[in-house]
Amino acid sequence: MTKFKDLNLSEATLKAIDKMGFEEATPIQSETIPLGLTGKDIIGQAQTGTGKTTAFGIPMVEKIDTKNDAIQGLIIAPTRELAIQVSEELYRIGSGKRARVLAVYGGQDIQRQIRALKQRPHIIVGTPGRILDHINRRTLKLENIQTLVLDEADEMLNMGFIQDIESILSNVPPERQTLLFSATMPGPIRAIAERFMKDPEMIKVKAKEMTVSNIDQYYVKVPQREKFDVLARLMDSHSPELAIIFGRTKRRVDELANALSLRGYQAEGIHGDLTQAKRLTVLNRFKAGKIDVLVATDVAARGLDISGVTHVYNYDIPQDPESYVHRIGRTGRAGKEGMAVTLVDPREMSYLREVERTTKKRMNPMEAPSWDDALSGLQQAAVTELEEAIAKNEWAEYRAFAKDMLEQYNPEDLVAAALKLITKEPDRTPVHITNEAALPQRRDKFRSKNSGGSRKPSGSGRQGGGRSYGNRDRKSGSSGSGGGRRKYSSN
Ligand SMILES: Nc1ncnc2c1ncn2[C@@H]1O[C@H](COP(=O)(O)OP(=O)(O)OP(=O)(O)O)[C@@H](O)[C@H]1O
Ligand SMILES: [Mg+2]
Repeated sequence: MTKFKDLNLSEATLKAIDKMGFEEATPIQSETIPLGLTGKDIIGQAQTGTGKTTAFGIPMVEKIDTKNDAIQGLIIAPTRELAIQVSEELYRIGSGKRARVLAVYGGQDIQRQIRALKQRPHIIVGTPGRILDHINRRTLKLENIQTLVLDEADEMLNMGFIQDIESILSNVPPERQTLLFSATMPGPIRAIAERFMKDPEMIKVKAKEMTVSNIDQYYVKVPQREKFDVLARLMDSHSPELAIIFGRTKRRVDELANALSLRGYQAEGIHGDLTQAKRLTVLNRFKAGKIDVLVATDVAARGLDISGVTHVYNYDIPQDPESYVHRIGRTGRAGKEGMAVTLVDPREMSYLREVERTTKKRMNPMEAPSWDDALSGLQQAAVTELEEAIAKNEWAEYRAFAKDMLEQYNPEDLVAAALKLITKEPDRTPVHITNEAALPQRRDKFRSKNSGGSRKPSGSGRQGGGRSYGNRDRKSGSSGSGGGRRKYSSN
């Protein structure tokens, strides 16, 4: 294991890393940082939650000259939430050197961003649409960029984004260093990536499987009309601390969030049709534990780092294996344990097998829990709650009542009644979830070996990516981001 202090970093950066609480570098960090410091272009691939942000963040920050007021580093990320998160991490890494970092993303007041851009940031983290918007307004000058990062590079070079990325790249000096990172890098996308780079080095952290081993992966075979009850019973029997449920479409997400609330779960939905303010509020409420279930489209699948997410449920199997990898990677981060459960319609089993082929990891079949299983999960949760309350030792004022009651009743009856009161018993309130058509049968023989999905990346395309249900940054730019590129984006 490499210590950060053995990586030849400046005192200022070492101090910042120390403040972040990191001691040892993760494998992607110990491989990327020394090479990144030499100025080489890098394609970095490592599993979800293994610290890729710091891996590209340190070389970028180390190269910033804080005496120079020009923007020297640019990081592009596919979603607004991710841009904010990455900017916060860069701010922390750069705090020792006092590097100024600014996030620019759609849905936020552009005048406010223009004023912030005048404060001479050194590093910009943004979404493609809004970056382009600023370039076109000449409020963002990129001629002094030395380091450029595409976080979630495969997603950004996928059709639907490639033109925006190309336009941004044409405004950045060709001598720059380019760093591309993702947990997934399908071969054809990597080929596109290399067009934008100079003799890039591929750093792929060796791992047998594409997903991290500390996520237990299961699937439940269940027909669509039974999915919701099965989901509810799964959650009841697992008692997740924080759970993310992924749905295929925006309508699905709205319906699931409503249905879960009806049944008494603290759940809210997030997708691209919500205002930016609402998206951030929901996410912050989830991070703070004010809601414990986040229902999301793929807009929340990539890069988001929320501690305490113990469970990920795929209400529907994702269409691409890559999407699966990123979704379940919202749990099991930074060495923590996690559980991922995918509900799969029997007609869509071929997609599950394709996911397994890509990740090189088999999912374990799981039986749908019964109502009894759900009840015992909830009872266990009540016992835990009671135990935690005992440990808290804040019940002195209740003691006199306890004593009285113990004189009147048998202790077992007493505790059982109290537990029944605390237990949130399985709720069967009827709910409505619209049926959605099953995915088309896979036609494996027509597909290229590495693409891992039905999309065909190409440098030319306005013709729509044939996937992707979440909204990325479509609303952010008034220019340079024409609508209608994504087949399902109106869902
Ligand atoms: N060296 C380290 N030691 C301990 N924790 C770390 C270290 N580096 C990063 N982390 C923490 O690990 C978590 C995951 O990091 P990060 O979000 O960069 O992962 P990632 O590889 O980019 O994942 P994804 O593919 O999902 O984007 C973060 O909470 C981060 O603070
Ligand atoms: Mg990341």
